[in-house]
Amino acid sequence: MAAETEWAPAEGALRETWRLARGWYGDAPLVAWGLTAAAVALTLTLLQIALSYAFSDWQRNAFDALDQRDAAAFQGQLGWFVALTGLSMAVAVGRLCARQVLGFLWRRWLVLKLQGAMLINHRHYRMEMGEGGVDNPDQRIGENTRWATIMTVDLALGLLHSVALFACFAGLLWHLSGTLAVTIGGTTIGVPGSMLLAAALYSGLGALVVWRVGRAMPRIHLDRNQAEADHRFALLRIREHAEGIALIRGAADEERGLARAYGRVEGAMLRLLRSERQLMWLGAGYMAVAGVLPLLLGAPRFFAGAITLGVLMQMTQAFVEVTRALSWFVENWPRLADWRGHVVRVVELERACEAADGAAGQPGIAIAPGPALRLSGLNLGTAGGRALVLDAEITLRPGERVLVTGESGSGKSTLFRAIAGIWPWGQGRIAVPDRTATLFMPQRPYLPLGSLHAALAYPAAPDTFGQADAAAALRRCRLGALVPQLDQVARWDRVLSLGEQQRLAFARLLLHRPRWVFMDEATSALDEANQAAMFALFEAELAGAALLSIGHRPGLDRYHDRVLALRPGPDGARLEPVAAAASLWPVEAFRRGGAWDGISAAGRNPLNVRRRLPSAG
Ligand SMILES: Nc1ncnc2c1ncn2[C@@H]1O[C@H](COP(=O)(O)OP(=O)(O)OP(=O)(O)O)[C@@H](O)[C@H]1O
Repeated sequence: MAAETEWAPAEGALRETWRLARGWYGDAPLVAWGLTAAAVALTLTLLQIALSYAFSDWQRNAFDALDQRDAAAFQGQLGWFVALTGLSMAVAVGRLCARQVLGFLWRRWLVLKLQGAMLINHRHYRMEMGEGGVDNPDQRIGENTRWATIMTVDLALGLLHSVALFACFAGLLWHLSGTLAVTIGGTTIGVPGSMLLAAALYSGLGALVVWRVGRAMPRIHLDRNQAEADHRFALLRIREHAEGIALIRGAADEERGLARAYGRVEGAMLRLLRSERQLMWLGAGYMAVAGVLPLLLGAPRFFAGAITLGVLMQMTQAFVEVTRALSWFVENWPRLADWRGHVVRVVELERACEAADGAAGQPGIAIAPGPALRLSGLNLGTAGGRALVLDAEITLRPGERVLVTGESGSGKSTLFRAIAGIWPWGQGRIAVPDRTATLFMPQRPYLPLGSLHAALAYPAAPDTFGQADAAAALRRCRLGALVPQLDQVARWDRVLSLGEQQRLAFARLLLHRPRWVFMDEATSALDEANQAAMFALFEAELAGAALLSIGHRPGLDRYHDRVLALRPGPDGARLEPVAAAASLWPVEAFRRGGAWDGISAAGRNPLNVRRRLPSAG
């Protein structure tokens, strides 16, 4: 459980809120400033002030009419009341409308901006992989933005309304207070505006007490937010890994994990509820006393005949309004605490997105366009600083096929990620060929939600490729049975076996026809015959495409011109050219040696395995 800390300086929260708002005011100044002006105008209109005054006068006249038992005058006041109420309702709805549109459009801008900021430069991936990422970005964008924007608008306009209310009633209360004669040590002095002074003192005292009692609330709201997001994430993980959990019979453990996650939500909620109850005691007593205090303070003047009942009631109403205006902080403290939690989480995400690009000025991996793939002096490490790959050098020319092997954990996939430009932790240079003619194939292909046709065309739009081409590509990759389902929408990542998904990725390759292909164990789930059929594509439709593949499966070398191996060392793995037999698993080397199935080394150059072995097809 996080330690309870006090409310950070308001100035910090305001600066963070301004950080969220300023981009919008810069990006869409007409809409943003226009709406703000409309909302402020409706909050502070002269009409609003005039209405409040009119209500105040109405109250005075109505009570005076009652006091004088003047039924006709009282009925006249009722007519006024209906008119004033109608006008007041129209102003309230107009103000709500401006506030809603302001919050709605600001939130839309913020959500779209954060989504873009998270996806640009592969930041979403780096934030997941590296250190310094933030928890649950989905909740921050999906939920925290809602409250960070709408509550900011509500609170800011509420504050403005309080300022207007104060401006409206402070003068009236000052005027109605008269001068209070106070005798101290035999000397009598006149205190003007005593009721206004009493309202200010009362409100100040209330704010101080509320702050003392509720100062842990912002921290609790932050904890609650995080605990709720973690609980939801735990539920989501169970959905995503339903099969793995079911197969290993992990339901009981998952249930305990969920109970623990919800326990943290409950813990934060209980602390919050306790604080809210304490504040409710205070709040209820505070407003009750605010309604009676002016009567008690004004009663001596009323009994002395210095003021009428109407004046006393008007003074009471003015006192309540001034107190309410000055009590904005007291009334809104729980919401302020909640609001700050949402703002902090959104700003944290914004900062993490920026930080994901890496510290400026740090030597990193320089990626530049080139006619071929060329790695020069490439060192790779983890985000935490552990060295993985040292001084890697590879040149992959057009049409060439190179296999990179190496023992598990030696850094092969990290090399693949660095070439793809998504792994920033390292130094050195990478010259990459035209990215638009390049396709990367990870072990588990990404299949988006949608139709099979859309999964095939991804990342291009589904209509980029015709139905006939998509069907032909499926058939070529031994997935003809799926052709009738091309338009079917399903969770294809769950419906298809991993081997089928890998063949789907090859069908995708056939549609996109890249000139540069990078694979990371992209055939690991295929049987020999299917693997051979997939690599045969590079002898037919994809002839001329360069291929850099990663894998340590026996027999892969026969589809490549050269084999490189990552050999682990104390400072990281080094990339070295190897003879074909040395790149294979012992059993395969044994087989290739001729002792097993009679396949003997046919070529002279031990590094050129593709020429030496017959291509599978
Ligand atoms: N985000 C990360 N944070 C910390 N360590 C990481 C991260 N990603 C990878 N590693 C570590 O880097 C090392 C190399 O990982 P990599 O996935 O590149 O290995 P590999 O050679 O592809 O292994 P395999 O053949 O088993 O797939 C591993 O020890 C792994 O634990």
